[in-house]
Amino acid sequence: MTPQERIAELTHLLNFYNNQYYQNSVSEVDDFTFDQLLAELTDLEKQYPAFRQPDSPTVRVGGTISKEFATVYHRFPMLSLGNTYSEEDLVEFDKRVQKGLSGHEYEYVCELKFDGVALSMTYENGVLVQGATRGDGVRGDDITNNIRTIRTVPLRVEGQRAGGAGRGAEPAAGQVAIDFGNDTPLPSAFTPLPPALFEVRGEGFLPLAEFERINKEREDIGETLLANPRNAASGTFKQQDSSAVAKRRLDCYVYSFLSDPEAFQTHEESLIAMKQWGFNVSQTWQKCADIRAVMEYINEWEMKRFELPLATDGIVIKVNRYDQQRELGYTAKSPRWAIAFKYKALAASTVLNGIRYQVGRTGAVTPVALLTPVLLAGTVVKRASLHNANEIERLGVMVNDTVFVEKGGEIIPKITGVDLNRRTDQSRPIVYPTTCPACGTPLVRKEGEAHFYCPNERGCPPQRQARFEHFIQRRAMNIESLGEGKIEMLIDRGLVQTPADLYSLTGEQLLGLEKIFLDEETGKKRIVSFREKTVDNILTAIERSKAQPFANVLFALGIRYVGATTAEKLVDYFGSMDAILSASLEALLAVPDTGPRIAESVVAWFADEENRAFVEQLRVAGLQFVGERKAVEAEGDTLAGKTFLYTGTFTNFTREELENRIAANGGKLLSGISKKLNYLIVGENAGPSKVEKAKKLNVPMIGEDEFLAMLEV
Ligand SMILES: NC(=O)c1ccc[n+]([C@@H]2O[C@H](COP(=O)([O-])OP(=O)(O)OC[C@H]3O[C@@H](n4cnc5c(N)ncnc54)[C@H](O)[C@@H]3O)[C@@H](O)[C@H]2O)c1
Ligand SMILES: [Zn+2]
Repeated sequence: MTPQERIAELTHLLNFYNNQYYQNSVSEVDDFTFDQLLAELTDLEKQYPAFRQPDSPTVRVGGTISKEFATVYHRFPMLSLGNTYSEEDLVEFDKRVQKGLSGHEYEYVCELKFDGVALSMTYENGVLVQGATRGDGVRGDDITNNIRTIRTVPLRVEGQRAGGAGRGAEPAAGQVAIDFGNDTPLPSAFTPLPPALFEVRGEGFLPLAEFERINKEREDIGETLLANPRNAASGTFKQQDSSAVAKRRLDCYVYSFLSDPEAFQTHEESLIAMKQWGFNVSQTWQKCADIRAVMEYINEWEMKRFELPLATDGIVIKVNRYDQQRELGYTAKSPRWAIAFKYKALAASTVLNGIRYQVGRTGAVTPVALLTPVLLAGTVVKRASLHNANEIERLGVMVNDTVFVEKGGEIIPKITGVDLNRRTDQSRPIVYPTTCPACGTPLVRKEGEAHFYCPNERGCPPQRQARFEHFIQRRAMNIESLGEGKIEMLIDRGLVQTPADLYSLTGEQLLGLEKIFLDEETGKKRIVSFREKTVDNILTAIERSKAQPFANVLFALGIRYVGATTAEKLVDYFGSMDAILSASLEALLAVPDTGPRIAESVVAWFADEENRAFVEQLRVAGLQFVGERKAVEAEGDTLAGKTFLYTGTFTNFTREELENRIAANGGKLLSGISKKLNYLIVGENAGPSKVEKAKKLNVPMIGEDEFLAMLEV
């Protein structure tokens, strides 16, 4: 291949990776590979400048803007950072800085490089007025509403002097407050009040604990897992519905302050002031007198960074003084006064001793690699995830192979490759089971899915147990006192077949039950026994669970793809179990955010006779089968004597709000189309059969605007 061809090829490839990464939040290759290819292209372009393509990724910020959001122009361009993986390059960088500043003294500030999404927040008179993505560096997406959901981003900033933690300084939910003691006192030279117009930049991220929580939930309802926290954060910020964004508790560390004129003389001052004004500034930064101190910082954080509540992939080194930053200036793509040092992903090599196949609640079989214990990033690793059969094939890994394990942005390490030089004749191919490791039923693979499934939903022991665990969890029926081996015992003794049987348990049945569990790993024994107090607690919790809201009940049923949020939406829309269990595919598709996958799964679930019997048993037990409706306050009587029905979705209100407006204004809601119906309110994605029937019966059809106009009379 000629250099010209290689340049064209790399340009094309890297632009594709950039597009996947920034637009679709997908990493086609790992960052190290991407950075190596980019470095290769940069070198080639330097040697053959004439062959550089007009759309070269070496001179442009990787992202773009999207159609779904309004476009905003950045007051100050949002650039990328030069990066390197080598200490020699850092020394080179330092030499360039030294030369650029003609031998004057300078200092650096080092920060962790947070692995998330760059955000810009603009404040006017202390109020957050705009939040945006980096986009192509000049223009970004206006995601103000999504950024407003981040609890640590202050919506209003007031000048504060001492100790001003403000609400921004509190750690986010699930986040460990690690304070590395960087509360340098505020230099007295500058004003304690923020300027009338300023911009703060930071990294929006999904805390690791939150990432794990979401993935656990997704696994529970059979959703594919989020690949890593950075791509998950990126995907979340791109969502249109900010209430969905709010459910994923994103966080943001800020690292840059911009105003005209400048409010500070150094970067250090800005970090201290932002913290005092209530912004979430990670207290991991440090001022470094020279490049040697920078190297120490790098070494110090190589391991310690894994104690942080978020994924980091390196450190950022910045020249501290603003006037010196100005002097050094910018390239088209990045500042010359800063550089990112990236840690190579931490890897270790060890032997793969075997595979354990785990069966999840939805029957998905996942292979887990059993490893000879090895130390990685300060923890002993004995297991690694292998995801699915495709992944095993892709890696070409065999049992007894020496494999590389890496710890990236997730907590469970993964196998990234095989050390073929160390393969011996002991290596045996991995034979993926064709029958369920737990119950022996032949496994099936649905088209287009990576997982094999055990279809024996009711008889397969781990599936059955997981079904109970799903049912008793806090977000479902909240009978968690039944956890930790108790359910297992009840199933073993034949006391319960399905979770509905919990409601007929008696104290006599439970009292005195006992079982000894052996922990395979530690060899420790644990005795689980039902004493009087335990039995009391359990029976009370079961009784109390009957008051759990209907949305919890619907979620507890364990319908594939129906997570807690989807359950809430279905309940808001349909209001009752009876409405949902008889809902057609078409009706389900009209529910906001409900696609064919969810709708089909719901229909299929309720079509199953055993499931119906299960639901009826729960009904008899007295569980909540009707959604709570907020009491409606009367608004007027403009609709008095008129009857309504609606179909589809609306822009001005949810279906529940529409129903409330009808009731609040004296109207009456009918349950079907008949001659008695005065108006059919037609929204988007209206059910064609309803529209058809209304036409036949000559029922007037109105849009939501006409409906709103009726209220105004
Ligand atoms: N795997 C892939 O397919 C793929 C594709 C495209 C890009 N990438 C990765 O993304 C990188 C390019 O992204 P980039 O242009 O955003 O550059 P970058 O991520 O290397 O550096 C710039 C960004 O760092 C972030 N940052 C984190 N902590 C910071 C701090 N303390 N101070 C300042 N900034 C901080 C900011 O968001 C800033 O925009 C590539 O080098 C590659 O590693 C990967
Ligand atoms: Zn099975």
